Amino acid sequence: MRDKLKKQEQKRRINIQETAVSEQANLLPTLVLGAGAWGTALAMAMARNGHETWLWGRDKLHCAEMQTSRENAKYLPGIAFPDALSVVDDVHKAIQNCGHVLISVPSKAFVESLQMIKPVLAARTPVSWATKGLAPDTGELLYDVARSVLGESHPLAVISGPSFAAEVAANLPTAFTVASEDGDFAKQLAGLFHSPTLRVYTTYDVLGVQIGGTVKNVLAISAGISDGLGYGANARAALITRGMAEIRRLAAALGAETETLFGLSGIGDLILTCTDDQSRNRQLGLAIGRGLSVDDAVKFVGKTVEGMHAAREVMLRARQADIEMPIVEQVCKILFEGYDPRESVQALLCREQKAELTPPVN
Ligand SMILES: NC(=O)C1=CN([C@@H]2O[C@H](COP(=O)(O)OP(=O)(O)OC[C@H]3O[C@@H](n4cnc5c(N)ncnc54)[C@H](OP(=O)(O)O)[C@@H]3O)[C@@H](O)[C@H]2O)C=CC1
Ligand SMILES: O=C(CO)COP(=O)(O)O
Repeated sequence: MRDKLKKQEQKRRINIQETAVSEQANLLPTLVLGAGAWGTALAMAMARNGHETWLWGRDKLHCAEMQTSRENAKYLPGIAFPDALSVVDDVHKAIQNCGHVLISVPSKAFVESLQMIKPVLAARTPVSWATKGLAPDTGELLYDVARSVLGESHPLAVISGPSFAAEVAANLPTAFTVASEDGDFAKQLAGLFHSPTLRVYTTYDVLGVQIGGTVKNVLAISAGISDGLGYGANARAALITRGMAEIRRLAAALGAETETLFGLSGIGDLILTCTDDQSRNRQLGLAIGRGLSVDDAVKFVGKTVEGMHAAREVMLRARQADIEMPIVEQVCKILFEGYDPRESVQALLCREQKAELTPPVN
């Protein structure tokens, strides 16, 4: 009985602390690290809701230009910053004084960003990120990377879902997901964005949300390649559907909730990125399918293409989990082993005949 009461008291204290963190997140400004397309669009969305938001970019000249023009002409030209958005130059001071840090840099710069904030970040300040990908080389999930760099005391959250930066910045209707093991923080963070044009859902399944957001970028490259080759709508639909089966297999092997994959951060983002030409991953695939070499296609797109980085790491995780991901495997062969895209499609089509569903065994 005493133990039970002690546990209840501990739980009550944790809840009080969490409420204090969450209130802090609401009252104090959010610092967004990464003044690219997505960091800026998310900063604008919070600031439009009246939440004081600080935006920091690594390029001093770019920041000075944004301060003067009150827009991010490099990534989101022609969309004026809301009043509650300021561009900051002293990142260390901003880290110390903010109520929440949101990281929005490419996955290759994720660890670097955590290492930058760690020495200055106040205890228990929540950290979220909108980066989609895995840690380079190791294939670790960014959540695990963040935990190992920052330790246990900071509430963490992942932002993901079908959301092109330009459309969010233009205030077009959008829905995405915030995932955190800390339910209070997930709610608070969702509340910073939620508006009549932006619906933000919460979940605890950080694993499923990260897997969906990572693998869909590799699959968008495959859909782009197929469309670039002129293979048509049937082939695209097949790639999306069988790609979804690959996401499900990896997610199940790593312990994610299947339900998550049918949500915004799973099928939602997969459809968006595989079908719309705003996707930089799809653009890369289109360029390759139309005949450019991988190097020339990368130069042609000239922007962040996360699937290019994630493909190898996803394959590594698939091998470790002993599961098949044939589409991801062919994308890797095209990107890194010089395979002809037509041969890769043939290799996919010539795989042994399979059942989509087998009857349950009684
Ligand atoms: N754009 C979108 O619609 C969406 C993007 N995402 C994800 O968000 C992440 C960021 O993408 P996005 O904003 O589009 O990319 P962009 O290419 O538009 O911007 C990347 C930003 O990160 C900065 N950056 C790059 N390397 C570093 C570094 N080492 N340290 C600090 N900053 C760095 C860049 O600075 P500089 O300008 O100086 O190069 C730039 O400001 C990606 O993981 C992407 O998948 C998720 C959902 C939607
Ligand atoms: O993740 C995105 C939309 O949800 C952006 O996709 P791209 O990185 O392919 O442009």
